[in-house]
Amino acid sequence: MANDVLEGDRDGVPTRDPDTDDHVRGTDLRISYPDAEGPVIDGESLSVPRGEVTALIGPNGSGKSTLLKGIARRVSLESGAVLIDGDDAHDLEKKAFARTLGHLSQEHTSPGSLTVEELVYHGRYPHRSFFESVTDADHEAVDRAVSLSGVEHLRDRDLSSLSGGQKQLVWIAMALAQETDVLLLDEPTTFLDIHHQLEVMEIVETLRDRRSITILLVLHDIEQAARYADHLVALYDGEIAARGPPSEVVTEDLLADVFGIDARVTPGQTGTGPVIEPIGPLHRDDDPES
Ligand SMILES: Nc1ncnc2c1ncn2[C@@H]1O[C@H](COP(=O)(O)OP(=O)(O)OP(=O)(O)O)[C@@H](O)[C@H]1O
Repeated sequence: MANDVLEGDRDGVPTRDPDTDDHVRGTDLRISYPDAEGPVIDGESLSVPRGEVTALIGPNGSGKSTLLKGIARRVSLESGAVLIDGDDAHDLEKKAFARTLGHLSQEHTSPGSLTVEELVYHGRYPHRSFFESVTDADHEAVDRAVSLSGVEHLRDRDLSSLSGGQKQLVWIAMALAQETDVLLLDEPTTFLDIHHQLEVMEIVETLRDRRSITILLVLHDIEQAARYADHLVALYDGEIAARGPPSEVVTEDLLADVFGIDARVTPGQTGTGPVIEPIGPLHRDDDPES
């Protein structure tokens, strides 16, 4: 099924589907936290097509960040495997993995007081050994990342002097400087005003048009996700509730079942996402009728 982003690899055997060009594949992923009751992700499998944008959507607490962290090796897998180009990601040496996959999480911690340029150069660490000095390739990668993220004018500014929106663009520049084949972005537009949201999504759109990097990102804005992503994956309570092209995933049934809202969904014009218009009272978790 060419449109399916996810496939039911229920036996957990990491295999490659020759009919699709999956870049990243998670098979039978089970992820738990020591102090959480039961697994947060319980045996889910997903495939992320090469050079395309896949967006994870779902309510708060449904497991989106956890799934991203599992793929990015930020949390350990209780079972299952993450394959990148068919190879087990957990077999890759740390720097080799960091040259392959970048992960911009929601929690950014910068190493001390830095200028914007210094932070973006940190993205180059997987490409250098400890004693190696900065190369022309590093300078060029940083220039490209800074230019694509539109933060050239901020290069010499101290990171701590920037607004939240400016900082987010700088973090994205750092992730781009890493020059990975796969980029995971966790809620890159959250807390940003509409202008900065669109700036971030324009970067995603530019990368999507180039088809040179595989992107898996978490977005809360469903209309935005449907507009900018090639594929959507909807998570609900740690399970995949729907997957596929945006026009098939964003339905009135999905909004009711997964997000607890009654809404009218109107298909958008070409190049725009659907329009979601709430039309009734919210379903409450404790409402037996919902
Ligand atoms: N470090 C942790 N320790 C224990 N439980 C955790 C931890 N991180 C997340 N959880 C729990 O795992 C579940 C999924 O959380 P996660 O952050 O993955 O969801 P999410 O869909 O990304 O949520 P949001 O949209 O609110 O960011 C939640 O019930 C959360 O409380």
